[in-house]
Amino acid sequence: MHRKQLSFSLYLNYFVHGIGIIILTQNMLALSQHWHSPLATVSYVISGIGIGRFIAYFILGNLSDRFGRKIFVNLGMISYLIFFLGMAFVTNIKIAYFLAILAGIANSALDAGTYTTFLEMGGNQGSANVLLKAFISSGEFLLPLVVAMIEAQKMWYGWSFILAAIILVINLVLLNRQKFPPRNQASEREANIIQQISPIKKILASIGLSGYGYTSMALMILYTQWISLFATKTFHFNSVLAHWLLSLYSIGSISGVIIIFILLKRTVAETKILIFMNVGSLLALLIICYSQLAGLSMLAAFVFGFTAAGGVLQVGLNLFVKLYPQIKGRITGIYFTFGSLASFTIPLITGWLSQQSIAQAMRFDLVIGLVGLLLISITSWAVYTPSSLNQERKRINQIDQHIIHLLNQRFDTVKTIGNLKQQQQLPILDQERENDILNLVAQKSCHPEHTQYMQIIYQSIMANSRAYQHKNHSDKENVNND
Ligand SMILES: O=C(O)C(=O)C[C@]1(C(=O)O)C=C[C@@H](O)C=C1
Repeated sequence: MHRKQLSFSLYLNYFVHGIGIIILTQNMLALSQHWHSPLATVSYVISGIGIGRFIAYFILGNLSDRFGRKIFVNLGMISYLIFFLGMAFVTNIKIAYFLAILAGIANSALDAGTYTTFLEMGGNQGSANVLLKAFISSGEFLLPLVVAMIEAQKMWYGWSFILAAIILVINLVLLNRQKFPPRNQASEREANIIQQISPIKKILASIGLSGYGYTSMALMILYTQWISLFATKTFHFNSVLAHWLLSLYSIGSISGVIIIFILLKRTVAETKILIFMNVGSLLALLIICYSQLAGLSMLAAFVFGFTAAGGVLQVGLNLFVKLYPQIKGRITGIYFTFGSLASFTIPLITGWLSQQSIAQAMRFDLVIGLVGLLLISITSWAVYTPSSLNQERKRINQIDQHIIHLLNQRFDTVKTIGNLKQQQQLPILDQERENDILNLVAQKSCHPEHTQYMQIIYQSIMANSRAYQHKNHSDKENVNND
């Protein structure tokens, strides 16, 4: 298995998925003309995507546990391919609706095959799942530009669909050259940690996380749907500012993904990230809902994107799957079923609330945020296990992976320096440089009590660098003598 190549193909699919999410809304006018139907009909067709996702998640998640992930990633790609090609040409509304349902199924199949694969790749791949969100966002970001360009050139609207299809065909070839990791294996260490959680607490955490599948999705959908109207109608902000409240949310979202990715790589606990982010999003939302100061609202929009749309949904899923490592597909299916439930209930609930006032619809997001925080707090309490030997050793293993990787890079560099020194006829030992490095260690060390031990480690590293350089020199001389 080539991890990097497989990861690349899996990520690329989510770039296309990002396009898939908004391609119908972006082409609503062109489609309504092409279909000789009102916009409402196009909107009705779009709702098919939600139906497809809702029906398929649970079934496909379960099946991917049985039949392996690769089939479902392929199923997702091929379904999306049919959707893109079909939608570019279709004129019949019924077929269009069927294609939209197929897009929903494609989404579910991709999720069932991909999130699970990343968790099965070994290492700390939960962070990779968060990065998927960045690829979705980049697809969503790029497509409107492509559509605008196509419109400006007065070209056929279908080209944006064809473009997505071409990427998929290329990626189908690339992906099928890769082997997938074995599925549903749980390391002994992980299994030990899960065993420490009592059955009742496990059930509580499962309820909490299923609910969080709903609230984390609902929080984002409601904001993106209502923010612009709310800003203009309730606070009489101008339309440019209202537009900025959405753009800053997207920029915040991408920044959040990067930070959460780094935090997970550094093995910060999922529960800590979730609590912190949920408190942050609730505070930001409070400001957005009640402050009329434009600058403050803009800052809050960024913070809200960062904390609510920076990949917390994926972090919640990672935590859920950790509780049930033997049925990763089923858990992914359950979690996203709740998410898809949010995507068609929130427009209904807020539509109804907006009859009273748009402010009411927007402020309902505060209720969702509060419930989400409550669910995550209960979950964190339920899955909390006091630190144990096993757990701490797992952490050391992860830290060591980084150190080993960095030491490999350091020794490679030491070799290059050794060669340069030989060419320039310089001695291997450079005491001044070594003293500088030891001073740097003292300067950078965050805990003074660690410093003396770290300096001893560095003395040993540099002694071994010299030994390595000596060996390389004598190897070269031997080759020359032969
Ligand atoms: O910087 C150099 O000159 C090196 O060869 C590298 C290095 C090191 O490991 O950092 C190794 C030996 C020298 O005495 C000083 C430093």
